[in-house]
Amino acid sequence: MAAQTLYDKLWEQHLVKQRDDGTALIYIDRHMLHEVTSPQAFEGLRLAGRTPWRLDANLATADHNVPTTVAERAEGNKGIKDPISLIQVETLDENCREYDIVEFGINDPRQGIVHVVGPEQGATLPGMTVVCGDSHTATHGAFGALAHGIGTSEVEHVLATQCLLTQKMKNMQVRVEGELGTGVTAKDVVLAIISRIGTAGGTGHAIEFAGSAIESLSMEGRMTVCNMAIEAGARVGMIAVDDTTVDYIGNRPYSPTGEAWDAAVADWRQLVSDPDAEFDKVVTLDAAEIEPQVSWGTSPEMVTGISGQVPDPQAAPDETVAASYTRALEYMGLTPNQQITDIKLDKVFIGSCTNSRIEDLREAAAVAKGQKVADSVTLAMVVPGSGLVKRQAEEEGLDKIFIEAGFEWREPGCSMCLAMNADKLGAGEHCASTSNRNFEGRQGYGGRTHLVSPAMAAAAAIAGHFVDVRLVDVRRLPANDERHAQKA
Ligand SMILES: CC(C)[C@H](C(=O)O)[C@@H](O)C(=O)O
Ligand code: SF4
Repeated sequence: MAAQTLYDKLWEQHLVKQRDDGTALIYIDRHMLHEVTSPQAFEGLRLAGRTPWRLDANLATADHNVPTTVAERAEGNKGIKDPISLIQVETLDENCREYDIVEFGINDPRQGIVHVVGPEQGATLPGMTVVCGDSHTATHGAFGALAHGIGTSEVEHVLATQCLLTQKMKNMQVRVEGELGTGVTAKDVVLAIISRIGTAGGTGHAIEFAGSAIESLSMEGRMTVCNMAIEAGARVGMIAVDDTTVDYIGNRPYSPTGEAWDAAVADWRQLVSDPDAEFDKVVTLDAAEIEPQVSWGTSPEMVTGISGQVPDPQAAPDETVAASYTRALEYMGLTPNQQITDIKLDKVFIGSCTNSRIEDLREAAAVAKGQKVADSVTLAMVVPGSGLVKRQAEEEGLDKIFIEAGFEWREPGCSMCLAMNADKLGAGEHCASTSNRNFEGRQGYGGRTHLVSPAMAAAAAIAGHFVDVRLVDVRRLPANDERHAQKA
């Protein structure tokens, strides 16, 4: 048999029917749902007189519209002040009740951002096809799963048939080889990848991230990398299964047990690209060259290293790029050639499905410990990705470290990642954000987002401007090889 990539294997294992025109039907193992993209799908199902075809494949949670202050959350759904947000969350509750779908509602201790919740529950497993009406579903590919976002009409289709009409993508491999420096994290790796290949670099491809630097990442780090495949233009990001994957999955509520576990692990071990598999596109990065990254513009490819500068449109390679730089600098209120370390912050947001897992919070807390948020920063907030992440962080005392340093410690949700709930950026405000998108208005009308790692965000909160986290106090930062040990 011809050598296969990981994507080829996952595709083949789920293919129900391939048509001559290129379209294909694939079977879906896991369907995650949230309140934004599911209401019309359920409505369509109802109008067509259908019911969900395989109930236990579905798992729902409310995340985008939930408020994150303790006071608002104490009121349950009533704490949601925006009427449209409230309708969405209530509609999800009603649909899940009516159809008997498992939902982690607003104050369920397991509630959280859908892409944090799935893996945490063991609902995302290697070898699965995982879909959700959300573009960051690629996150789940970190487990050697085939995972991507779908539209609302496809949500309806998956509910009704457990299948998806789709087309096979091309294969792309992004290799990151060598060792990452202390203070350089998975977030810096993925931002560096996007800055190199651009936001269209992965268009039409399923990206497999590989190489020794990727293998050295924890599952949290791998999820951060796969999460932003979509910002690199690819709907799918994935990483081969190894011991790190298997160790993470053991003993989670939805993971198999006993003999089924042993059989599953044996199967999962096959979920790697064959050594001689061919990719349509291969890109290689040197890990040692990656420094902490900061986005300066209004697209996730407008990124540079912390020792760099805001670009000068006059030095752009062509007029189109020059025009996009000019427009971005105007919106961001930055000047050509300005040092990245001279950019001052008004707010700091540590959270989102990119960086709100326990390891992210540990990295931020390591920097914040014993320090104080700068007076010029009006709001620095830490928003755990799920109730379970929050609980674990509290057990480790991370909440106290943040609160003593002047950060707000919030309840789980998408929060200031996007302006769909009460947490918003004001016009003109600069925010160091651990999220994944920096489009105009993403965090609030006129808001200025700078994408960074959790450690860089914490360091910026304390300094009031961007600083090279490697110079803050290197002793505070966990070395890459210590991260696994810490997890245990
Ligand atoms: C609201 C949802 C459909 C959207 C997405 O698909 O990604 C959101 O999660 C985002 O990050 O922009
Ligand atoms: S945290 Fe942000 S990127 Fe992730 S699902 Fe929520 S809104 Fe989308």
